[in-house]
Amino acid sequence: MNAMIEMLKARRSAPPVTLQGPVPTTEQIATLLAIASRVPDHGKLAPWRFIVFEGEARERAGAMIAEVFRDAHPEADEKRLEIEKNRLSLAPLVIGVVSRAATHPKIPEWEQVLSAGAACMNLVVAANAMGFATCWLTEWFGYDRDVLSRLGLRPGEKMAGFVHIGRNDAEREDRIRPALGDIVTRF
Ligand SMILES: Cc1cc2nc3c(=O)[nH]c(=O)nc-3n(C[C@H](O)[C@H](O)[C@H](O)COP(=O)(O)O)c2cc1C
Repeated sequence: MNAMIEMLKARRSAPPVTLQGPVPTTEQIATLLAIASRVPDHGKLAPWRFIVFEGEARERAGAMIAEVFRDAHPEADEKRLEIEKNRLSLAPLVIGVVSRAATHPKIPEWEQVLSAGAACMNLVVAANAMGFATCWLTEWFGYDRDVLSRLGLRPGEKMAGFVHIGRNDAEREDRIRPALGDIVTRF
C-alpha cells in the first residue's frame, strides 16, 4: 500500500517519444483495460469504451491522421507529415478512451463525462503501478471529426484521450504543482 502511495505522490507524465518497449503483454493489456473500466459509473451505463493501438495498427492510424492533416494543410512539408504519421507510434502501446456520454432521463451527461475521465486516470494509475510510464494526450486529431470517424467513433462519441504507455525508467524533473493553500478550503 505504501509503495502505491509513494508511486502516486511522485507520478508524472513522460512524453511519448521517451516511451520504450517492451510492449505490455496481452495479459497486461487485459488487466489495464479491466482496471480502466472499474470506475464509478452512475447508472451503470459504461459511458466509455476503449480502442487499443499496438503493433502496425499504430502506423496505420498515423498514416490516416497524416492524410487528414495533409488534406487540410496542402502546404505541409514532409517533415511535418512525418510528425503526424508518428502520432500514435512513438509509444509501444496507445489506448484511446472514448466517451459515450449522452442525454439520459436520469443520469446527467456531465457525470458520464467525468466517468470517462476517471477511466483514463485509472488506466494511467494502473499502467504506472505495473512499472510503465504514461502520457494522456488529445492533440488536434482527438477533436477532428474526420479522424474520429475513421477511427470508428460514432457521431456524439468523443475522445477523452489517447493514453500512451511504455517504459521510461529515467528520473523526470517534476513540474510545479498547485499549493494546497490555493486550491483547498475548509467549510
Ligand atoms: C484530457 C487531457 C488532454 C490532454 N491533452 C494534452 C495534449 O494534447 N498535449 C499536451 O501537451 N498535454 C496534454 N495533456 C496534459 C498531459 O496529460 C499531462 O498532464 C502534462 O503533460 C503533465 O502532467 P503530469 O502532471 O502528469 O506530469 C492533457 C491532459 C488531459 C487531462
